[in-house]
Amino acid sequence: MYAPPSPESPVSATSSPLDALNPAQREAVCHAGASGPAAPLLVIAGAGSGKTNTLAHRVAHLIENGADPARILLLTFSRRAADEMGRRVRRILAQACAGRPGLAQAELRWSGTFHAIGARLLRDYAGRIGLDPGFTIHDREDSADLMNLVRHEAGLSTTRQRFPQKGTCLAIYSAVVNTRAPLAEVLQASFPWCAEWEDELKRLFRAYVEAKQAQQVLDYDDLLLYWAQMVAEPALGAEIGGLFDHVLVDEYQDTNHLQAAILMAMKPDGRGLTVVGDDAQSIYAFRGATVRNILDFPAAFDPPAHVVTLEQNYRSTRPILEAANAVIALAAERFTKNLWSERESAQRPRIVAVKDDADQATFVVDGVLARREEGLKLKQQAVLFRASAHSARLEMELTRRNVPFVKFGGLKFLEAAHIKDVLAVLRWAENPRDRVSGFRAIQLLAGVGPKTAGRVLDNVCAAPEGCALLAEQPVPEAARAGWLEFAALIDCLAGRMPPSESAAAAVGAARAASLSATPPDHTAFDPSRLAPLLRGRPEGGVVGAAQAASLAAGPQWPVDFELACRWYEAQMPRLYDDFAVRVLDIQQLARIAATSPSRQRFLTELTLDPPSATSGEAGMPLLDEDYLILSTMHSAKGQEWNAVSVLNVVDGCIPSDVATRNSAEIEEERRLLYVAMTRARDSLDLIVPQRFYVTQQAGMGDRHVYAGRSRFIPNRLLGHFEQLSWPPPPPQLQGSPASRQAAVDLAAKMRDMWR
Ligand SMILES: Nc1ncnc2c1ncn2[C@@H]1O[C@H](COP(=O)(O)OP(=O)(O)OP(=O)(O)O)[C@@H](O)[C@H]1O
Repeated sequence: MYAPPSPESPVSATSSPLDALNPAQREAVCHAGASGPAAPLLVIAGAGSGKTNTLAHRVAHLIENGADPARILLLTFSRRAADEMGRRVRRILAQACAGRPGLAQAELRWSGTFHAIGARLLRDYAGRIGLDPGFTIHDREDSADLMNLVRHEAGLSTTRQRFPQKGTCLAIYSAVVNTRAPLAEVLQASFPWCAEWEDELKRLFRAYVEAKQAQQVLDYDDLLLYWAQMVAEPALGAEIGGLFDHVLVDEYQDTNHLQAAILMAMKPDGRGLTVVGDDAQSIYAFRGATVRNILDFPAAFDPPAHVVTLEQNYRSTRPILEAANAVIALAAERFTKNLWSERESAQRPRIVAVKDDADQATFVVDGVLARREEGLKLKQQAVLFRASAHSARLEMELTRRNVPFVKFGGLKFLEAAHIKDVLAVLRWAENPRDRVSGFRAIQLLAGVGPKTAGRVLDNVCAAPEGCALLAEQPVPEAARAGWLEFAALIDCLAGRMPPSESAAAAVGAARAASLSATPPDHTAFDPSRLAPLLRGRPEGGVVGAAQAASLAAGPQWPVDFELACRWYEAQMPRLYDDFAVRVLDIQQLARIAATSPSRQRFLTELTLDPPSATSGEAGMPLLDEDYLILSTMHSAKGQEWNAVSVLNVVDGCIPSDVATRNSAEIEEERRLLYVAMTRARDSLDLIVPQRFYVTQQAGMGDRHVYAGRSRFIPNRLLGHFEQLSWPPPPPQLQGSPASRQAAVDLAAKMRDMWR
């Protein structure tokens, strides 16, 4: 089997890292200015053409040639991509700068997603732009909850005709912010059924913005919006732009108007700016990304940006690449690229017709196991699908046959109710004005409902800062003991009360009865444990002895996290029947927490880039184990595997029946299929079930339709594929090659009748 020289593979000490690059890659890496930072550079990189590799080499090359790593800003699509880039840069530097160990250790201090970097800059500059540096960040669900609260307060939830739901309101708001288009235009283009509500929506959005400001919370969109507005002030723009000599952006095709505006404001003449992307892989227009950013980049500068195009694909075999090229060639508009591969293979990608979902699952698992028998690890294989629900049947089959798997892009860890509960407690302690978090946290207590929660929050917000006197809040008598315990916890986490005092208060208040109802061992929260916990845990905890010594001044991260967990675990048996399983997730969260330096960093990073993997019933395999990858097409972006199977390549799934309203949406679906196909190195199966179960029905419901192959693979492209049916038809029905030919001829005759 062909093994492409990997940038991760060891390289000889005498060679230069540049030797491993092709001429176009080298041109992109070495692009430089005569003096000072180089003129703007656009790298148009086809799928598998080494975009990530080239960007990593460029960063390393800049550092090797004197750029200060602390003055390089690297913006990636995910934190995983940023980490990967950092590793590659260090490897390349280690080779290039063998005699200069300082350089080889270079740390990129400013590397991450737009949202993460935005959050950091906003905290740094908070004082200058009238923002509280302790702001909390709402994820999409929190934002929808707040939108709902505001919608309710504005009397819009009781309108005679049905006003748009909270999720729709948030989607409209987000589209307006990210596309910078007027509300009327966004409604007309994407939400025509809501157009009649324009005035009410405007009122709602104003109230939503005011609520966020009063509560000192920012949502995802605000991180970009505030950043864009901050750098739009010429003095601040120049100052913040001046922090960086080089700004490099990966996956530029998936950036939106705001992101482009941020870059232009920080680097108006484009000097030091490098953007890399592939218009054919633009798949986030539904979140406001615009492929125009990449198409219009060169002309945004005078003289125009230098453009380098990478056309050699190192990933896929020639037949796979040719099939993918044929699919994208039918796209309406794109930069022309002539992607080619040197990797010969006799094996064309396959289109596999199966009867239904069940056969699809069996076929895929058979194939996965057969390839594993041949020596291909599970990790080198992936199954991709358009929507997370499409893999349900496959997950059952994998579980039944004991094949470990990890799923990306499904239900996010953070969306699980119990994880949101713990985070709400921490967030509320961090920012008492954050109503959404407070509302959720307070109602975790037995006997406390929305009314009490609302009253407490009103009092907390009205009280001068630091004088909320939580313990004295009016709660129902039956809930008082639990409330005092909770208030002590929050005060302690918020650093409002020395730990010993809060522990004592809690101990004094807690009734033994309320604790005896909960299971023994670690799930019971005994507030008297606050104090010992602060001195260090007897066994197995995240608190070390050295840490324990410095705890006299108050709980430190992640000890306060552990306090919150212990309190929460004691509530869990009452809140969830399946609490035993959910406790495992809390422990997983604790492991993530232990890697963060502070509560604020933990909350910020987790909100901005949550772990996206959830495991199926097979259980989360240990990381050093072998496991199959299941992923939505969106989450497969930037990845590659030796063998890829794509599920449900039928109309209704790809293109998805929820994304066929206009040609722009359909084009995006086409690019999505292209992204999925170009993830494969050696083997690619596109599976076409003839009977396809319709979405939006309960569990394993039986409603189905007879589906057709995806419109993105019309008959004229079939020559690029091998076609097979599975299971193979019985021998008597197969016919000889000659008789199959006759059938084709007959079909042609039928068509000719109408010529
Ligand atoms: N000059 C090169 N020589 C050999 N292999 C290379 C070279 N450049 C990149 N590769 C290999 O090509 C593959 C694709 O590289 P990379 O992941 O950087 O591509 P990409 O452009 O980011 O892909 P995509 O946009 O499709 O996600 C990787 O396996 C990489 O090791």
